[in-house]
Amino acid sequence: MEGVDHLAHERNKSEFDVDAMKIVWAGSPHAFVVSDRISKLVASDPGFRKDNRSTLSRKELFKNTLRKAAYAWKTIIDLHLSEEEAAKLRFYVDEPAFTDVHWGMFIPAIKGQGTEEQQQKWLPLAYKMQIIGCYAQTELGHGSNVQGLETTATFDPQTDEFIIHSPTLTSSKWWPGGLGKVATHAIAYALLIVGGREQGVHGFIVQLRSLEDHSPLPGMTVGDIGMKFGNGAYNAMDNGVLRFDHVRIPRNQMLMRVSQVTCEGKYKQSDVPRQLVYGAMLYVRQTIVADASCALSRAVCIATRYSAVRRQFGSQNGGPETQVIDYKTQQSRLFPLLASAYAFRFVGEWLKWLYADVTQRLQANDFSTLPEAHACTAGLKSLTTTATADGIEECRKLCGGHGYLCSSGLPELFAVYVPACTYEGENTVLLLQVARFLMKTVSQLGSSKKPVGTIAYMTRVEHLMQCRCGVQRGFAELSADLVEAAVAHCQLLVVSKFIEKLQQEIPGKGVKQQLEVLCNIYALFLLHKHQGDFLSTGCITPKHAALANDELRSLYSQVRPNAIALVDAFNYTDHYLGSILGCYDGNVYPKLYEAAWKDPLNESVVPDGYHQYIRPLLKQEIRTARL
Ligand SMILES: CCCCCCCC/C=C\CCCCCC(=O)SCCNC(=O)CCNC(=O)[C@H](O)C(C)(C)COP(=O)(O)OP(=O)(O)OC[C@H]1O[C@@H](n2cnc3c(N)ncnc32)[C@H](O)[C@@H]1OP(=O)(O)O
Ligand SMILES: Cc1cc2nc3c(=O)[nH]c(=O)nc-3n(C[C@H](O)[C@H](O)[C@H](O)COP(=O)(O)OP(=O)(O)OC[C@H]3O[C@@H](n4cnc5c(N)ncnc54)[C@H](O)[C@@H]3O)c2cc1C
Repeated sequence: MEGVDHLAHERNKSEFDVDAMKIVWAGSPHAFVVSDRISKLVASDPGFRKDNRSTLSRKELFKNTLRKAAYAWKTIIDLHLSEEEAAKLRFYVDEPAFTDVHWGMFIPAIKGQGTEEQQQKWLPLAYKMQIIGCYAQTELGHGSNVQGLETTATFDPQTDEFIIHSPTLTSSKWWPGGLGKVATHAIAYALLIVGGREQGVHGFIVQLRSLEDHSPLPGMTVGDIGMKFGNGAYNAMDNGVLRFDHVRIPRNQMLMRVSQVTCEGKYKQSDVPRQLVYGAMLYVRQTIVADASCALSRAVCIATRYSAVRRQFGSQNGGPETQVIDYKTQQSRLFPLLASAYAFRFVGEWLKWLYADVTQRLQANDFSTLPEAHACTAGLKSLTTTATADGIEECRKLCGGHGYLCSSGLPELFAVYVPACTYEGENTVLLLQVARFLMKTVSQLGSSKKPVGTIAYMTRVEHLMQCRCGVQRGFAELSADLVEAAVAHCQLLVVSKFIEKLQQEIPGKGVKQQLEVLCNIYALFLLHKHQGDFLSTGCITPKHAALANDELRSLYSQVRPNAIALVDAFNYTDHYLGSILGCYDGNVYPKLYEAAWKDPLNESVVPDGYHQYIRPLLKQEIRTARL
């Protein structure tokens, strides 16, 4: 029945203060208040409805996304929302759209690679959305290999301009979000050519469309690249294709914080690492780790609540069947994902601090922690997105057949999430960057440069020193193994940041104890999953492995009575979850049944096509082909 909490008996089992855990998950009391208020504002406004998305055509979906983006912007202005509240509103609207790239990439790129003057000119326009930006780096022929990009930016000293050109088909910009139909401007990455000399890839602000009638400017061929994976919400994003035909832009539209071109045509590399050109990617990768904890927690919330509702087998003397959450197999699949959601939340908090710290240091021209920041953002982005994509699929499977319904929310969550393993750095390519960082650390062992920070533990691997010779040859040959070492390094990071979180003051009855259980589940699940490596390297004995397994089972039993409360702590509205299986009151079956009849296919009892195709079949009116 409506209004009845079918999960009340589960919530009554909780052994900790859920409201206190909500604050831990949100990050602070202030963050909780903002998040709670904005999520309820979005959930209560019919202008942000999203339950009809799966019935829309791509053009209807896209137009509806534009409407929502405009409505969200009007809401932000009308309610005088702060930047923090506006970001939360965009998050809870939960629709991939051009605004994600405008706010998440275009603006950070100008802030990180633009001069003060360029920031003063372009940021006010972007903040007021008087221009809409995209991040046009990837091309048809190159995405991972940024230095392989073919778009050219040739300086013309006669006119003090750059000529932006797409010399080959493979140099066509391809994939940038927002580019296809909406963006008026791009940060376009191109191979800089000055005085006939190539100077590597740099960023340029290029206007793409008229601010009067939105028509593409002369020399621009631009459009959408077409439908993407599934018919999920990511098709609301106009990932685009763009070709430049000798487009001229003023010299002051090259982002010149990292390097400059003078009006005389002199190329000047300032004394900052050229990698600052990649700065926007560092920023986005750290936000993607926080996104992973959100996406995984959504899937785990749905699967946990449904696992407590679903009963299958196990009836004793006509009594109720067993809740599937009580099966040890269900627990061994679900609870490590619950622990991972919390683990990624805390490592994401730390990574946000690391990024802020390195940004502050860069402003003082201190580049000492940039390599570590790159390795951490690259590695954790790779690790958390792979685990989250796999985790969302596992949560679908944990929900049996109903997990495959769009009304479960899981197919769309999966379809929208999985490109995170590819965009902002393909996950294996990024792990190779971590491996390169680790091997560089090994090569420096024994020197005066001692490993510090997240690699301090490597002082204990002096014995690796003998493999210093032939590092380059070894690297390529052993890259698959080195990628595994990179994953292990990142897993150590996640576990150590969870442990550091537990060393902080954490208020609330039973809250720290619950987090300790989840931390131990995360760590022991990894040990169990990779016990072959731990055993073969002598790090543990078979007895240790057996003890870990026993302890895991015990830990699952400790989580079981608190599982519903632990996912309630995410404080997600039913609107944001978008899932009948994960609805707060657990009243699943009536909602599933009711939702079925809303499908357009049920608008008529006799389906379109019956009289044309089925009736002739049934009435043998179709001449059977001679066999
Ligand atoms: C439901 C959930 C929410 C859903 C939300 C939906 C909406 C989402 C909307 C938007 C999000 C999607 C946005 C996606 C945007 C994009 O994809 S933008 C394009 C991203 N592209 C990439 O990431 C390209 C990856 N490739 C690279 O980064 C580089 O090519 C490379 C690092 C792989 C290689 O760089 P290269 O210049 O060739 O140099 P190397 O020789 O490898 O390295 C040279 C040294 O530079 C160091 N380094 C490399 N990168 C960085 C960096 N970023 N920062 C600092 N340092 C860096 C590297 O370690 C080397 O140092 P050493 O010489 O000391 O070893
Ligand atoms: C949904 C989505 C949104 C996107 N949005 C944007 C955007 O807004 N702006 C933008 O500029 N780009 C965007 N991209 C593009 C994205 O950044 C690239 O697709 C991504 O960087 C991967 O590059 P690639 O496609 O060239 O993959 P590739 O590098 O071609 O990967 C193919 C395979 O090659 C392997 N590989 C590549 N190099 C190596 C190597 N050195 N060693 C070993 N293996 C290797 C990879 O591991 C992978 O298995 C988006 C992509 C998607 C899917």
